Amino acid sequence: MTKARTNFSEIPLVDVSGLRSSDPHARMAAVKELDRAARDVGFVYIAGHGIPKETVEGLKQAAKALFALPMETKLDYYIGKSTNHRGYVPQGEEFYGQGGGDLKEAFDTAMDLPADDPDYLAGNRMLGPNVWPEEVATHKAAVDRYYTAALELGKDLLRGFAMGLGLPEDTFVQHVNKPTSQLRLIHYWETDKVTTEEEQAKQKRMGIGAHTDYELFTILLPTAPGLQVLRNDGEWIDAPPVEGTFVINIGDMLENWSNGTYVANSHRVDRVNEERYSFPLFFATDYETVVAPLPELIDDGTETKYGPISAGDHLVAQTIQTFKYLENVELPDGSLETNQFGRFHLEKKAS
Ligand SMILES: O=C(O)CCC(=O)C(=O)O
Ligand SMILES: [Fe+2]
Repeated sequence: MTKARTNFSEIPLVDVSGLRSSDPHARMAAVKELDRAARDVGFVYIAGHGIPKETVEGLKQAAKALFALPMETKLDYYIGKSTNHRGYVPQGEEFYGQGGGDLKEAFDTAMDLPADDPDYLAGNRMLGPNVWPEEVATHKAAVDRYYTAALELGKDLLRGFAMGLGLPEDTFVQHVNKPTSQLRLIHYWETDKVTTEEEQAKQKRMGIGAHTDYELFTILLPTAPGLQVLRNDGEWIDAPPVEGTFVINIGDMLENWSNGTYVANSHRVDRVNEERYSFPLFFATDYETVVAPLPELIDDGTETKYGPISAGDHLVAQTIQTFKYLENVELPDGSLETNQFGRFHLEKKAS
């Protein structure tokens, strides 16, 4: 299988409305374009996604109101108080391979399971109820509505990726029943307004350091420029917001499942010169799904570079290695270190 990726100069844009069409030709046309972008770039803007503007605006407004709360209030919802990774992530909590931590604050939500969910009761680190800040009246409704819509969009995309890889359309989506998909609300400060005593050190830091995402793919909604994507030759390409679109990027699990046909591209957010919010929905499988390269995607006589991975344990392992509040928690058996996919993986193979 050819895995060569082009040295793209910009991120492609695909209208995915055809994925919901009853006309097989329209569907296949959208699949082909999506597949091409996933193979060549690992990043793609999607238009025609079907998520109403009000749903998007509702989420932005709720996030703005949330991050505008006093720090003391936000810390009432500190993620370290949750047993299933929900709540407020202050600046300095999360590290992507850089000294002082990312220049951002975030609020982590995911599928809002009931308090008697058996996985939650059994102590699963990723499954269970959300934390809802009471101070923002619209928060729960806005997050619920966006999460539900994005999850449906994600399933359409996942069927499309399966078809693009020449597989039955439900190959992947059958593993998405109680997924560990998180929706993060992120707030990046305008760098000039960073006025703590560590200011000097902070000026050298990133909004979010270079990484790949841990799940199948991410549906990202950004409000301002800052996102950059790594090209094969080591150049960083800007991926500014395009009105009415989402940015989709392939994650570790789809790289693995597709035997590297799709690549989890490394990305980062530089320091930003205007206030920025972004909302990644990390589209994942069920916790217990074991992901390994599909035999159909391994050429005869070649060996795969990827091993089987528990999708849920991978997410937990990566989270433990990047969140301060989890630093004394033991890693699941067989955990990978951070940055083992995408370009990081290609570089390892080459060396
Ligand atoms: O804020 C962004 O645009 C990207 C965020 C991101 O890469 C992440 O949270 O994984
Ligand atoms: Fe990311």
